[in-house]
Amino acid sequence: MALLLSSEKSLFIQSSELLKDYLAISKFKVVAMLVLTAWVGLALAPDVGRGVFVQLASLLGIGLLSAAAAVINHVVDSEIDSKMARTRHRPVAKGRLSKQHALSFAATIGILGFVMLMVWANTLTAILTLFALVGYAFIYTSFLKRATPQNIVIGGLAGAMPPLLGWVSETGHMAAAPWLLVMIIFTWTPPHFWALAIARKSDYERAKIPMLPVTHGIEFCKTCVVGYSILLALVCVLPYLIGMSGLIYLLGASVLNAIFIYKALKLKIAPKDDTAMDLFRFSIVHLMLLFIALFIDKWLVL
Ligand code: HEM
Ligand SMILES: CC(C)=CCC/C(C)=C/CC/C(C)=C/COP(=O)(O)OP(=O)(O)O
Repeated sequence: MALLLSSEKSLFIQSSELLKDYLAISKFKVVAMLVLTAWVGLALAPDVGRGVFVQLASLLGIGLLSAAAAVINHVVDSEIDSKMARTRHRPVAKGRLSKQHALSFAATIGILGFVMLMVWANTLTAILTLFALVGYAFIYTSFLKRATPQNIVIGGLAGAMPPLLGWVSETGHMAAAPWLLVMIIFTWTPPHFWALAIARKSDYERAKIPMLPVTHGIEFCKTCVVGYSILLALVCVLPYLIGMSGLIYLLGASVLNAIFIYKALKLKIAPKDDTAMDLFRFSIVHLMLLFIALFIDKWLVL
C-alpha cells in the first residue's frame, strides 16, 4: 500500500514537472502579456456585435500561435540557451524535453490556434498572426538575433503585433488606430530588452550573440535606452491626440512614462548594481498598466 502511494506521488510530481516544462517553453508569462495587449486592441475596436465566446476564442487562437512561436524559439536557440546562465536550465537546452517533442507540441498548438482564428475570427487575423509567428520564431530567432545589434528593434515588430491582431479579429480589416498601439510596443521593446541585456552582457558575450551592449558598449546602449524611453513617452501621447483615448489614459501614461524616463536616466547617470534589472522589471509593469489604462479609459469615459 505504502509503495503504491509513493509511486502515485512520484507520478504526480513527474507530471507537474512536465507541465512546468511545457509552460516554460511556451513563455507563458510573456504570452499572457501578449494576449492582454491583443484583448485591449479588440476592446478598442468598433463594436460589431460579436459574442464574448467568439472574442475569447480569437484571443486564445492568438495566444496559442504566440506560444507555438515561443516553443520554436526554445528549439532553435537550445545551443545558445545552454551557454547562458539565465537560460541554461531551460527544458530543451537541458535535454529534459527533446526537440522532437517540443516541435510536435508547437505544431499541435500552432495548428489549433490557426484553425481557431480561421473559424472564430477571420482569414486576415489568421494570416497576420502567422506572419508574426514567422517573424519571431524564424526571422528574429534564426537570423536577426545572430546577425545584427538591431535584432530586437526589427524583430520587436512581431511581438508588437497583438493589438492589431485583436482589432482585426473584431473588424476583419486594418485601420490606422491599432497601428498606434503597435508603435507603442515597438518603441517599448528596445528599452525593455536592452535593460536586461546590460545586466546580462557577459551571457551574450559567452554565447557570441551581437546584442547592443556587446557590440557597442554599455554606455552607448544606456544612451539608446534613454532615447527610446523619451520616444516612447511621445508615441504614447498619440492615442490621445487622435481622440482614440481620453484624459484618464493620458494621465496614466504620463505618470508611467515619467517613471520610465527617470529610471532610464538613473541607469545612465547614477546606476547602482540593480538599476538595469529594476528598469527591466518596471518595463513589464509599465506596459501592463499602460494597456489597462487604455481599457479603463475606453469603458469609463465612452
Ligand atoms: C524582440 C522583442 C523582445 C525581446 C528580445 C524580449 C526579451 C525578453 C527577455 C530576454 C526576457 C527575460 C526572459 C527570462 O527571464 O527568461 C523577457 C521577459 C519578459 N518579456 Fe520580453 N522581449 C521582447 C518583447 C516582449 C513583448 C512584445 C512583450 C509583451 C507585450 C514582452 C513581455 C515580457 C514579459 C511579461 C516578460 C517576463 C517574463 C517572466 O517573468 O517569465 N516582451 N523579455
Ligand atoms: C504570434 C506572435 C504574436 C508571436 C510573438 C511571439 C513572442 C513569444 C514574442 C515575444 C518576444 C520575446 C519574448 C523575445 C525574447 O526572445 P529571445 O530569444 O531574445 O529571449 P530568450 O533568450 O529569453 O529566449
